[in-house]
Amino acid sequence: KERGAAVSTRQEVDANGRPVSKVVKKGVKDFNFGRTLGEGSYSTVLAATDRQTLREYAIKVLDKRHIIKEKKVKYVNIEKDTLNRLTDHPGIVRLYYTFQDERSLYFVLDLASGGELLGTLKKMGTFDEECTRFYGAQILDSIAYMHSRGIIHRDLKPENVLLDDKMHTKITDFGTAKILGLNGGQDGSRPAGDPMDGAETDRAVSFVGTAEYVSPELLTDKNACKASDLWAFGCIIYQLLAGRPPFKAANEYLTFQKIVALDYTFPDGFPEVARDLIERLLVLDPAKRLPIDHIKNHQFFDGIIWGKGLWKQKAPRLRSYV
Ligand SMILES: C[C@@H](Nc1nc2c(c3cc(-c4cn[nH]c4)ccc13)C(=O)N=C/C2=C\CC1CC1)C(C)(C)C
Repeated sequence: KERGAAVSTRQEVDANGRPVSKVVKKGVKDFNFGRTLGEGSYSTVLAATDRQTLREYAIKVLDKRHIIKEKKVKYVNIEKDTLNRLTDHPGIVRLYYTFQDERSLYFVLDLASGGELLGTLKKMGTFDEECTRFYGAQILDSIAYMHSRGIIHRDLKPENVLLDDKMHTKITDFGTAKILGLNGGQDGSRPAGDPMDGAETDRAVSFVGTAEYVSPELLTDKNACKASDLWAFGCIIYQLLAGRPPFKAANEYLTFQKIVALDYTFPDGFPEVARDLIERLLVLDPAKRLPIDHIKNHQFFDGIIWGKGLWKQKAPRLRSYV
């Protein structure tokens, strides 16, 4: 995708009459808005077509008054800063640029026309090992990229993993991400790859992710760290193969109790190799969770070509685990 694909240039002449092309940011009137793709807590994501280039985008629309009233300006800025740091990976939804009018803010983003992975999983019931291996590898590759850019997602779940037109994954929804090295977060003072990198030191953490995927450290001592994303990753791999998340109870409180007690079981027939990997990720102590490089080398991912090759290959035909 050429850089700045969604901005236009206008030919003008400068003071000396020399022709100059002026970069003009697009606005609402440059797009045909289509259907609603998803509703966030403070935003709506719509499909939109650039009227000049006919390219399709997803545009996230945020109501300014609502954001200010609900004191969510910080989250909007974190999402924008995060997306602006994560522009160079096929597995992350890309933000092209933003504009605003008197009422709203607009984020012009990649359209992931395959929708949410959760929707596909619900249709399939479960994924077989080959599909789980492929989608798990793409999600892990994207987590590795995020962490290398000092970003902790903190709310990874199948709803936030989108699928594009090639059925490849695109991670989204960074409003609750943590940017390391800013406002008291660890500024990489820990050795590279340290899973505890980003552990907030006794800061009042107001955010907790989605109950089923929240890590125990976030519940007990409010510490989110890079390894928290790997806990969520373990929950996602389990859910792809089992058709349900490992920790699910009648309400959030009971779900939290199961998490901190590591109270989960594998269904009969659950694949042994996947079970071994998940048991090394769903570990209460974040420092003892398998770090990303060891996960990549785990037998479950035997046969995966890590790196660019992973994103060039055809997605496997979706099959259920029976
Ligand atoms: C998880 C998210 N849902 C969604 N967020 C995005 C979509 C998206 C697309 C479909 C879809 C496409 N075809 N059929 C369904 C369904 C849900 C989507 C997209 O294409 N591009 C960027 C998105 C989000 C960008 C955001 C980081 C700023 C919530 C529910 C929060 C709105």
